[in-house]
Amino acid sequence: MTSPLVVAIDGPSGSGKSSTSRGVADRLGLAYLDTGAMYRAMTWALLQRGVDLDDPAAVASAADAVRLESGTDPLAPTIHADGTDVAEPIRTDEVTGAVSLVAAVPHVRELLVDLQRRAIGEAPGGIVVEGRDIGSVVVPDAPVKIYLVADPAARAARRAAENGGADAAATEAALAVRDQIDSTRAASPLVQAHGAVVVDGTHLTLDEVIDTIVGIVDAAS
Ligand SMILES: Nc1ncnc2c1ncn2[C@@H]1O[C@H](COP(=O)(O)OP(=O)(O)O)[C@@H](O)[C@H]1O
Ligand SMILES: Nc1ccn([C@H]2C[C@H](O)[C@@H](COP(=O)(O)OP(=O)(O)O)O2)c(=O)n1
Repeated sequence: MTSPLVVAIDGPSGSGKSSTSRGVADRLGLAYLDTGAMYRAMTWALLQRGVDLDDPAAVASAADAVRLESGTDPLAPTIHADGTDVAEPIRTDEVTGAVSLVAAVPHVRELLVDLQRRAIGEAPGGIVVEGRDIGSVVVPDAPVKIYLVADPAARAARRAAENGGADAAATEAALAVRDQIDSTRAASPLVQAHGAVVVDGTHLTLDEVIDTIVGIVDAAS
């Protein structure tokens, strides 16, 4: 591989993309970009501005003024919106419940895909990028594409544990709603990209998933 290595990791919510991507980037000495955090940060900024998120035209016009910055160190990734560190507020239920609406607006996706491609261009040593449309839209020619999945019950149990033991059944129902919106929207729905390798992490530990993906990257190099 001559051009900088890009590893695209897509998959549904809670499949392990963030933890796995950080681990793979750390092991391989690559940068790391969490595109879900960018959609969340955009959602946070629009909520701060009081924009009606049910109005796609209002979302599209307000989005132009939002300034997002992503730090790509896999051991200490950062996300700022309009100069504010939003790493914590983007994980609230309010943002989580609203982000799919914002991510469905084509102009928001244009803005963020442009920022994502710029971040990839600024990582000459290579980068792991995770999201929903990385292998299908953002970097369709990425030399390594992974579609990371896990059973809905496993994903919900992990998310519930992460949220201090939240109710697993309610978490699974909320994940199902978000999966449905993310995979059926018109603009860049979640799909298994052409050429992506499916990795099912349901019965694997995090380290085993990282090992599997590092093995796929090594085989492609
Ligand atoms: N293979 C795995 N086994 C057990 N827990 C995992 C595994 N992969 C991820 N997790 C845990 O599941 C939760 C969700 O993972 P995360 O990486 O945030 O998923 P995503 O980015 O796909 O939403 C985290 O608490 C993470 O530590
Ligand atoms: N490239 C991306 C990344 C995320 N999104 C959407 C899909 C999700 O509903 C939100 C938040 O993504 P995020 O990866 O943070 O979600 P989870 O941590 O998996 O719950 O953004 C997207 O549409 N395209």
